[in-house]
Amino acid sequence: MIASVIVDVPSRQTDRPFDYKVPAEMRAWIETGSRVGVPFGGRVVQGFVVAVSEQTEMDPKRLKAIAELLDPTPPLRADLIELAEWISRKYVCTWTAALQAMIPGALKGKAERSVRFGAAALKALSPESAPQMRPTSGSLAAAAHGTDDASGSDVRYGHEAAAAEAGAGAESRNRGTADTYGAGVRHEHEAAAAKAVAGAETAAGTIARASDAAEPEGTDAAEPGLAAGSASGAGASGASEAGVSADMRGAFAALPSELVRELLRHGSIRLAALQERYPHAGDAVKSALRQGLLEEQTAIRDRLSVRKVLAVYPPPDRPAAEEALAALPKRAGKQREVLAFALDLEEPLPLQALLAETGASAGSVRALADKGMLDVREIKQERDPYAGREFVRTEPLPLTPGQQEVFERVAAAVDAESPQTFLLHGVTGSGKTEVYMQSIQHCLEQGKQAIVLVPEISLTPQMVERFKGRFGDMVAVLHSRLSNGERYDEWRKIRERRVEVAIGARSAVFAPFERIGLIVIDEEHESSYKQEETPKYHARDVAVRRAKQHGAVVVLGSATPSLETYAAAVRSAGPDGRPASLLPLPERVGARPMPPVAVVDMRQELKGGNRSMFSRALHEGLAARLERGEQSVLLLNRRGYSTFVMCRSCGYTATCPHCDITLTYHQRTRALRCHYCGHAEMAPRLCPSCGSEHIRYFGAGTQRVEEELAKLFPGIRVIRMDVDTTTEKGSHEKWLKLFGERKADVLLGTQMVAKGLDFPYVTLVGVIAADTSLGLPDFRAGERTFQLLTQVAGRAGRHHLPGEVVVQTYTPEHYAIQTAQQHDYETFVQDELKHRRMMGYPPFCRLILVTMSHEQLPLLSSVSERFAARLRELAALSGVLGSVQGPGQRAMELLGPVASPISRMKDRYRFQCMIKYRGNIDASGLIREALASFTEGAPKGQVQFSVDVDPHMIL
Ligand SMILES: Nc1ncnc2c1ncn2[C@@H]1O[C@H](COP(=O)(O)OP(=O)(O)OP(=O)(O)O)[C@@H](O)[C@H]1O
Ligand SMILES: [Zn+2]
Ligand SMILES: [Zn+2]
Repeated sequence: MIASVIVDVPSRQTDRPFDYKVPAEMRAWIETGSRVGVPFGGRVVQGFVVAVSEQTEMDPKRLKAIAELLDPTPPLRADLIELAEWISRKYVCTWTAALQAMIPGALKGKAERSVRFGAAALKALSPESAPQMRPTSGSLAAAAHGTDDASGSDVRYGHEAAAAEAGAGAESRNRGTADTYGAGVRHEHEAAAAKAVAGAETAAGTIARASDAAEPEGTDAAEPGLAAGSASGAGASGASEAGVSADMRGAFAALPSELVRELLRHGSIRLAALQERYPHAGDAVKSALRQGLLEEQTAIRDRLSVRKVLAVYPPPDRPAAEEALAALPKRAGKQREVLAFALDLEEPLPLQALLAETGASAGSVRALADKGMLDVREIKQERDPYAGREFVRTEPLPLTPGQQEVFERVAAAVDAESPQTFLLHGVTGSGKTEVYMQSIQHCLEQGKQAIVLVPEISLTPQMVERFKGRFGDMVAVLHSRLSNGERYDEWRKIRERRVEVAIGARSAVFAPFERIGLIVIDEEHESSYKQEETPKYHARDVAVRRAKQHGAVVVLGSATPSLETYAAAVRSAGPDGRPASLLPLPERVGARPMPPVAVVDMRQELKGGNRSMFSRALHEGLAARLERGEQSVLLLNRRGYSTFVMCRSCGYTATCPHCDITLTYHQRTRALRCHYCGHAEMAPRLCPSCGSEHIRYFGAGTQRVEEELAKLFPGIRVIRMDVDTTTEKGSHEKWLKLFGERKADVLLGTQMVAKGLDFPYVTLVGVIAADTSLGLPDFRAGERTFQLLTQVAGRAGRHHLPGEVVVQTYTPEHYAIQTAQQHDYETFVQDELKHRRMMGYPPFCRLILVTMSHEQLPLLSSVSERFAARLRELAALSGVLGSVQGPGQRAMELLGPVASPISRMKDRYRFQCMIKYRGNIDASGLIREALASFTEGAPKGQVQFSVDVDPHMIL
């Protein structure tokens, strides 16, 4: 059997499957998706099996064998392996980069060095073992010896496996899998291993006692059955003391006995742990290594183990324990209580829980354990980040007619099992979440699983609460603030089918479910769905692809869909001419009105003598809320903060004459630059439009707003949510809970206060400065501003109390602000589309950004010119080179190379090319082809290329 493996070496040159032999005893275990350790370039590296077959194009004799299997159950599934390949093609990254993005951090193995008993030592442990103990495969000895071409299943635990097998009388097949796994396999042989260890410990003494006459080369190294004689328990006395030299004996005596015991029990110990726990044993270990008593090995280790906690076990010997209890002196009251409690235990109880129940101190437990009356050991424990949290159970609400229609269409599509993507375009407060939940319910009833993606889940605790409330333990939550271990536990719940719903940020799209029926992407327009690091995928596009694999439905929900999504949905005209995939929810639940939006021109405020950051309207609004005991949300839009120049008198901002993009201010050179085409000019001292001196960087911090509020409204209770106040884990939840309990009058914050909040007493929403996001050097600036204003406005008046919104701006005439004021998405889209068509931006074409970097400017400049020329040449050969705004269905053009907006980073200069294309063109493929001639055989210190397909940030 041959396995094709993608090795975890992130380079384009090795970005293809390599074939390996599958050792006989691994055959039943290896499948597509298995994680293995393989010899590669003189090391053992981690890899994923992407295919298995009986054939190879290589010379089978020259193939190396897989060194180890890392998980009893493959962490990935065949569909994810295929999806990773698709990602690597579309986003021009390596296959391994895509695979790595799919597994939790805890599984990202690192090659690690560890030590264990060497072959000679093992021989000494089981010399001339009984022939009936011979393992069937004959390979375990080789595995135990860790030879490079070992066909053993598990190099690390070879010794343990051998011992265990021998202990079990060679009757049970076991894998000797890493004990870092909670899975059942290790379980099976644990008992056997324990038996073996007991025997081996006795046998270990024989090394120490071994006579000087010992001959290390006495027996054939490959002779199987090592450890068998001794480990079987009966063997200790029968063990011959041959095979041990005096040096080895000395080396053994020098090892700390704790370490010996640990090695016998676990097979090996990581170098890092060894150094930490036995800091003084360095010389002893080194000499043991020299003597061959110990040997080093390289293996892939998982970054973390299943969390272990101390637990109290029911007393193994009940009558003895009862006797001991009776014998305990009266004054040892707490000890008596603990022991009595332990006698009632059916299963191990975490120590913490026992202490909490009995009120005893750890000292009392310790005293009992020391006397041998209590058994305290480590057990594996699952971390549940939501443990101890009560979620109010909710029942499905009767749907409004609008919701019902949407639900029925989604449910029918789920039943049809043919992949389909819907855009659920529902205004804020229209009850989208309820529709998601009932659609998921339907999906579960069909025996299928569902994934819910939310932007930055830690920012949307209310969403998690609602799903936990409806689906309880059926939900796994995967968010960025979980520790590696917590996320791993949640992920295992999915892998092991203990949950049916996964809710999380973008990477939850890779939740390893078997049968997906529905993928919901809430607030689909959010830019956090685009990953900014390699692989630079967009979760929306990946979701659509994954749904195709599963015959599943994708529901993209938003009050302000991205233009790309909206344009695609509108194009999908059904038989009646209505867009087939557009599901509108144009009204709020209960026909509550959208809140009126007042747009305040801050230029007028300045003219009128108001230099405060609050307009009179906002000031009055806040005062009225305080009086009535209602609440306000204040948004300080900090995106693009202080990077652009604006005139406070007339609202002028500097834009590029060629690109219609706001110019970015570079403090060092005092220049204004265009990120797209490289245009540069000096920053003006006076406003070119009105001559005013009030031209300056834009922005104010939340802290300043908070101070100002305290000054204007003494005693006002403000909750400030920004990066400074929310770094602590769980802090969002804490602030929002306080606000929900009406313990504050104002919730002040950055973007994070705009999303998904549903508080009945919020009746005023204020936007301190709407323009900051308009000033971004980004063709999506208008779209982002419209989205943000609409979202935050949607927080007001969602329940019985009517709401009101005040938007402060220096450019009230901007169409994004005008249309947001009217809650008029349609008009905004028409205006924005006109603009995009004129400038040649998405959705009229697609973009790919190629960034190149190097320490030397001249080299970078010439390489990037050559790259651009090569790509143009390839485009011309395919007959697609031309302006995307010109005639014809297919066109591809290339802008640049120009210096990147951040022109130097970590001492490397950066250049970029912007590729625009339209029509059915494999642009990613052309770029990959162009790149091939630059990376192959390039010398060290080569120019680095980074490709961003459908970029969201042009930096
Ligand atoms: N069918 C229904 N009957 C009664 N109340 C409902 C119904 N559907 C939703 N609601 C309530 O209406 C409010 C708004 O609904 P929800 O939060 O689901 O809207 P949304 O469209 O997801 O909002 P947003 O996009 O603004 O976050 C919630 O308090 C919700 O409980
Ligand atoms: Zn001006
Ligand atoms: Zn420009």
